[in-house]
Amino acid sequence: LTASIVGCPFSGGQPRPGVDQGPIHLVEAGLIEQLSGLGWKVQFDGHHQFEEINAAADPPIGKLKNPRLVSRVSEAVAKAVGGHAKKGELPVTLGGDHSLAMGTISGTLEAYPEACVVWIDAHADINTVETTDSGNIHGMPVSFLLGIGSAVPEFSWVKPLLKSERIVYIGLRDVDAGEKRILKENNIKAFSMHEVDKYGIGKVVEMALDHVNPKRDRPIHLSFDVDALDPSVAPSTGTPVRGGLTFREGHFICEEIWSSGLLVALDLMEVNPSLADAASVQQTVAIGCSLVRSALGETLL
Ligand SMILES: N[C@@H](CC/C=C/[B-](O)(O)O)C(=O)O
Ligand SMILES: [Mn+2]
Ligand SMILES: [Mn+2]
Ligand SMILES: [Mn+2]
Repeated sequence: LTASIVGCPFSGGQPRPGVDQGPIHLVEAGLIEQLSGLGWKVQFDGHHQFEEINAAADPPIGKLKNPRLVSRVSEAVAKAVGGHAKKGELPVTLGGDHSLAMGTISGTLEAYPEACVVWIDAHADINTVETTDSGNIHGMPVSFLLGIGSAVPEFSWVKPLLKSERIVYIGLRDVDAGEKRILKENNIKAFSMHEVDKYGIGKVVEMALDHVNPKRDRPIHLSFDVDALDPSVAPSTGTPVRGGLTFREGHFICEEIWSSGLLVALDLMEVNPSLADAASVQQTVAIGCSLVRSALGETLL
């Protein structure tokens, strides 16, 4: 089994510097050796180099910030992830901000048209051109993947390959008004922290998979935004929100998805190693590595 590390030093989907350093810190913390230790053949041909576009050449489109840069980077990521997936490798994309998921999930769906998406996040990341307040495209990737909201020519490469019944959320607790409307209108299944409290993480993961993968016969793309975890657990991230998943709840999701035997692609996003003191950064990077290991088969016994 080959895991292909897709290191994406990219921060253009959001305003806080540093998240582009996430992949470097995860690899430097020994992630590759850790995965080899689990028996994986690990491919890593260096972090992607995304050349900048100077601001003058990339003015906002409506509210959208860095649109041409975000589009071009995600398109490159789609090709990389799709290429690895088509060769039967398991792409492990290290972010970088969550706008990259426009690329990773496009790549996965090219290779596995029947794949479903399990999105772990405090946020729904489903704002459209019409509903976004911030214009930060890391809050929008799911709308592009679904093909909802008015089209933006610069993003015409993104095909609406994702169906709303093939995505499920766990961990939501900071969803914009417009996003709440979109989730309802599109009947998108979402397990917020309320449901996690009410049913427990075990039942929530079971219900989530029952929704998107009832016969457990569909490939799974797991897109994990570390801000789904409580800030006390993963402090060094750009949009922290209190009342998140515990260390164990986060790991349980990864362990359970692995044990389904259906994982075909993983994103570990929004580790920003520049937002906290050294100990908190180290803690966040370490949990990032730990979640990847759990998603790739590390067990407690
Ligand atoms: N909903 C907010 C926050 C977006 C958060 C994105 B993240 O989940 O990728 O961190 C926005 O649209 O700006
Ligand atoms: Mn490869
Ligand atoms: Mn996100
Ligand atoms: Mn988030």
